Amino acid sequence: MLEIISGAAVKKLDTDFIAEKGITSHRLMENAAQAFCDWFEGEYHRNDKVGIFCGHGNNGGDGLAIGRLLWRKGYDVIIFLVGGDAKVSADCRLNRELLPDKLPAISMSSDDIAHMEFDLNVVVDAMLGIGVNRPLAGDFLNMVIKLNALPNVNRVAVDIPTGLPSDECLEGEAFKADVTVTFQYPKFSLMFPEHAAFVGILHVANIGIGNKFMRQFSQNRYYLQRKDVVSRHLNFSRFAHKGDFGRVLLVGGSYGSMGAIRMAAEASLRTGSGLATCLVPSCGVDILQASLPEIQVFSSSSEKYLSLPYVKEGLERFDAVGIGPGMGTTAEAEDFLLDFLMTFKGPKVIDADAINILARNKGIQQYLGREDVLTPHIKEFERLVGICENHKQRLEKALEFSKAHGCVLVLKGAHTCISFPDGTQYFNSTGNKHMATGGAGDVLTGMITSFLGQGYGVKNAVLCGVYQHGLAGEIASVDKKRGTIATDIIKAIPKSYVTLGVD
Ligand SMILES: NC(=O)C1=CN([C@@H]2O[C@H](COP(=O)(O)OP(=O)(O)OC[C@H]3O[C@@H](n4cnc5c(N)ncnc54)[C@H](OP(=O)(O)O)[C@@H]3O)[C@@H](O)[C@H]2O)[C@H](O)CC1
Ligand SMILES: [K+]
Repeated sequence: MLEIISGAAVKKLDTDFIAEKGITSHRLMENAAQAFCDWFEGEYHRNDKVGIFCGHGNNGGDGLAIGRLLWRKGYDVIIFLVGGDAKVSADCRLNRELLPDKLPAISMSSDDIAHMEFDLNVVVDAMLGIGVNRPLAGDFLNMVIKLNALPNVNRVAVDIPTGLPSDECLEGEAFKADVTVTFQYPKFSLMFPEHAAFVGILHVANIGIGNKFMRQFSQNRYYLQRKDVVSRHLNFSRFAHKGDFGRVLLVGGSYGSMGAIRMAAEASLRTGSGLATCLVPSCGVDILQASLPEIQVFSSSSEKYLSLPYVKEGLERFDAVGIGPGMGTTAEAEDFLLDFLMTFKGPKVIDADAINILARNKGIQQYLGREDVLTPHIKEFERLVGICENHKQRLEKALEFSKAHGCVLVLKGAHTCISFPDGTQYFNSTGNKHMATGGAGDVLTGMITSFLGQGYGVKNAVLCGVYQHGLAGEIASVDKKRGTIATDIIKAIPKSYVTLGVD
C-alpha cells in the first residue's frame, strides 16, 4: 500500500534511506532522474524539442540529471537555469558540473525571462519541488507565468509543480502541469481538487525506497492502486448459486427521479449481485419492471415519494441495502428514511437525498452503524459538517466524522477519499474528468452495495467499489470522452473485472 506523506516527512525519509543503504544523495537523485526518463520515453518522441527549467535546489538537480540522461538517449534537449547561482544545493551543483559540454544550458537573467521566446514541444518543470516555503515571486513567478501561457506545449512537472506547497493549499501562482511525475509517494496536496489544474494527470515513479522505510513515517493516508484491490476480492466456487452472490435492496426514487435507483440497481447486478430488488414509491413500479427485467420491485404506500407504511416483514433476507438515490427530501420521505434506518440493521450504503435528510436531523449517530457507508459529494458532505475553508479542512472533517459516528465516509470527487473509523484514509487513483456526469454517484452506490451483499467486509467492499467504479469510468471513456454517461460506466463494469483479472 503506497503511503501519502508530507513534504517534511519526505526529507527525513530520504536522509534515513541514504544513511541506512549507504548510498549517496546523488545516487538517489540519479534513481529519481532515471525513473522519470523511463516514463518520459514511453510518452515523447526523440524529435520533440524538450526544454528543462531547473532551479537551484534538489528539484533543479533532478532536472539537470534528467536533461543529461535524455540528451544521451538522443532527445533534443535544452536546459534553462532559473534562480541564479547563489544557494545552489550540493547535488544540484554536482549535476551542473556533469552536464555534457554539448548540451545547451542557458542561465536565465530576469531580462532573459522577460524577453524569452520559446520554440518547444515539451516543457519540463524542475524549478522548485517540495522545498518551496513561500509564494512564488521574482524570476520563479515570472517564468511560471510565461510557461503557463505557452500555447501548444506539453507541460510536465518533476515531483510537484513549482510553487505548490506539498501539504497546504496554494497561495499565489504555480506551474500548471498536464502531468506530474511524483517520486515514490504522492504528496498530500496532490490530492486536493483546488490543485487539479496544476497537477494534471498524476503519475507515481518508483525510485527504489521500500515500504519498510515509509512505514515509520506513516500518516495513515494511502494511495489506492490496482495491487491493493485485486487481493481483496472474494473467490466464488463453481458450485456458487445466486444466493451466494448476495441479495441486495436498492431503496429510493420519486416521481420524476426514478432513473437514479434504476441505475444503482443495474450497477449492483453488473457488479455481481445474485438478486437485486428495488423499494420505490408506487409510481416507480411499472417503470422499473419495464426497464430492468432482471430486478424485483415492491413499493411503499404513497404514489410519488417513499413513505410510511412499507412492508417490513422479510427485510432481513437482504444482505445489504443501498438507500437514497432519487428519493427526494420531502417530509414523508424523511419519516420513511429514519424509520428504515432504525429497522434494517445490516450493512447499508447511504447516499444522495438520504444524506441530505440526515444532515438536517439531530442525533444522526443513532441511525448509523459500523457497517454503514456514507457516500456524499462535496456539497452533500458540507451539508453534514458545515462549509469548509478548503479541501484540507474537508479531509480532516471527513476523518473526524468517520471516527465520531463509527461509519465509513466516502468523499467523492477526483481522488475520492475514503475515511475509516480506525483513522485511516485512502485516496483513489482511478477515474477521470469524464465521470463528472449525472448518475455516476448512483452507480457507485450500486457497486458498493453489491460488494457488501456478496459478503465482502465493509473495508474491502468500499475499497473495491471505489477503485473499480473509477476503473469502469476510465474504460467507458476511452472511446466516448466527454460523451460518457452514467449508463456507459455500468456497461463497462464487466470489462473492469476482465482488466483486474478477477473472475
Ligand atoms: N525521495 C524523493 O522524493 C527525492 C526528491 N528529490 C528532489 O528534491 C526535491 C526537494 O529538494 P530541495 O532542495 O529540498 O527543495 P527545492 O528544490 O524544492 O527548493 C530549493 C530551495 O528553494 C528555496 N525556496 C523555497 N521557496 C521558494 C520560493 N518561493 N522562491 C524561491 N526560492 C524558494 C528554498 O530555500 P530558501 O533557503 O530560499 O528558503 C529551498 O530549499 C524534491 O521535490 C525532489 O524533486 C531528490 O532528487 C531525491 C529523491
Ligand atoms: K517541480
